[in-house]
Amino acid sequence: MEDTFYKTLLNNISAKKKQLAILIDPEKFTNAEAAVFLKKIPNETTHLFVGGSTVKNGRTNETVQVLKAETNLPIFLFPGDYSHITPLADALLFLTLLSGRNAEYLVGQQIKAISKLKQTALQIISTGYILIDGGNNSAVSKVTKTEPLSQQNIEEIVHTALAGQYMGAKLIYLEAGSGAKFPVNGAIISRVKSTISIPVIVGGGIKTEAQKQAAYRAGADMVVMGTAFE
Ligand SMILES: CC(C)=CCC/C(C)=C/CC/C(C)=C/CC/C(C)=C/COP(=O)(O)OP(=O)(O)O
Ligand SMILES: O=P(O)(O)OC[C@@H](O)CO
Ligand SMILES: [Mg+2]
Repeated sequence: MEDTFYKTLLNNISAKKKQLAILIDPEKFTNAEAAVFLKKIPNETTHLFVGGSTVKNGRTNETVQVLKAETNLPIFLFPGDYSHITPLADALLFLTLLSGRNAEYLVGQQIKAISKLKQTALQIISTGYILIDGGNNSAVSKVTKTEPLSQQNIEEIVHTALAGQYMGAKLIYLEAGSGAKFPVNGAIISRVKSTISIPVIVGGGIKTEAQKQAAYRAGADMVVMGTAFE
């Protein structure tokens, strides 16, 4: 399978180019405003992520279709459920929720996704997804019926990330939850980054330029911002 989008991501890291993904939640996105939306996101945006925990039938497909007509930015699916998969995107973050112990989100959803993937050319990127406490009850926690890891327990987070790498993940995503009160702290990001050898994505509760820069300085290879642009 082709993996040009993953290779570009690695090349950007080698070139010390920090990456910024803007998350678009189809539930909060108005099709008619796509062009306006794309004008107000930062110039340094490298990726669009499309996803949400509770997106209804067909909305993801429609959103990707509208965005594709307006931009050449790569579109990565960031699905809360296998039913969100659409062939119109470029790549799929093939998530497994490593912080939880709900088998449905560790492996069940992934198996259900396969019949849909057979009909697509999506580039599949195995992603160890780690939900970390961001100070409020996240939609991911509600939907998956799992608890986030505490920011106090850095060792558990680091071990979870390395286990993900050893299990074959190509990316680790440290997630504080959309709209988190506080993002994943820099100490966690830097410990994870210095322990693993795959790229680190950080998202959840990053609203300001200062918070974004702090995540990069700590070692995030890619920052995800959603709520700040909704
Ligand atoms: C089919 C595959 C490979 C994966 C889908 C199933 C899995 C394992 C999902 C992981 C857990 C999950 C529910 C992730 C959702 C991630 C996401 C898109 C979060 C965006 O934020 P929202 O959860 O929409 O928050 P708001 O409700 O605040 O908008
Ligand atoms: O909406 P925000 O808080 O920016 O979070 C982005 C993303 O990491 C959520 O899954
Ligand atoms: Mg959302």
